[in-house]
Amino acid sequence: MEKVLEVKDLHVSFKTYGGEVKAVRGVTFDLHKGETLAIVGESGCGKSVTSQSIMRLIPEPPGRFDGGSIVFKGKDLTKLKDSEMRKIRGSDISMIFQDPMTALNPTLTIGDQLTEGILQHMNLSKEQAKKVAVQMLDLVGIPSPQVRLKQYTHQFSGGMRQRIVIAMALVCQPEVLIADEPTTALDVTIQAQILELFRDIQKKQASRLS
Ligand SMILES: Nc1ncnc2c1ncn2[C@@H]1O[C@H](COP(=O)(O)OP(=O)(O)OP(=O)(O)O)[C@@H](O)[C@H]1O
Repeated sequence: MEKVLEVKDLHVSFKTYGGEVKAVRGVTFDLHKGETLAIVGESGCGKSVTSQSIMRLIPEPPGRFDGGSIVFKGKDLTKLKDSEMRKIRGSDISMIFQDPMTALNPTLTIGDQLTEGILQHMNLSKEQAKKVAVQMLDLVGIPSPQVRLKQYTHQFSGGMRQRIVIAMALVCQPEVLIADEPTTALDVTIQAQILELFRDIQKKQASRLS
């Protein structure tokens, strides 16, 4: 299988009042097309910092990239200009965070939030973007997507909000989806449903790619 992402000897540190924190020390892994890679480890071992480094979301300062490479389809992301990285974020590599509430805007309808991403990265009309948004809500198992598109975040349950965040992350069909503890904020039954949804979507995407 084709290698999509190659992280080699990644080092990231933070300057704090208590001194320098070496958050990531020499992380190396490869991700191939269609593959699921789970990074596990105790709290504070650097999982989030690793994922945020791939998206180049570490604020510098206090963060600092201390070395290594993050190669996505032949391009070293650590060397890209901010403007080039902005194009990759969301369209080629997407990320889902722990808490769906922080990822969603309470003042916009779900439809507006979904179509915003579509219009930014894909060359589509507003009408076409709306159609894609409906398809995405359907894919993540939101019933009556046409109606739900017009509603606001507070009208959805926690599990449904995370489904919407997943839809937003997948809307531009990214090559890599990074999920940083996407079920932590949810109760156990909903956690299982969301993990099942990931498996389901991956199967569908795999058949699309093959
Ligand atoms: N902005 C920051 N400033 C200072 N130190 C930080 C910052 N962000 C992360 N760190 C430190 O980097 C280390 C790795 O943190 P990280 O959040 O990646 O851990 P984690 O493995 O994701 O933990 P958890 O499972 O609890 O989310 C920790 O020691 C943390 O305190």
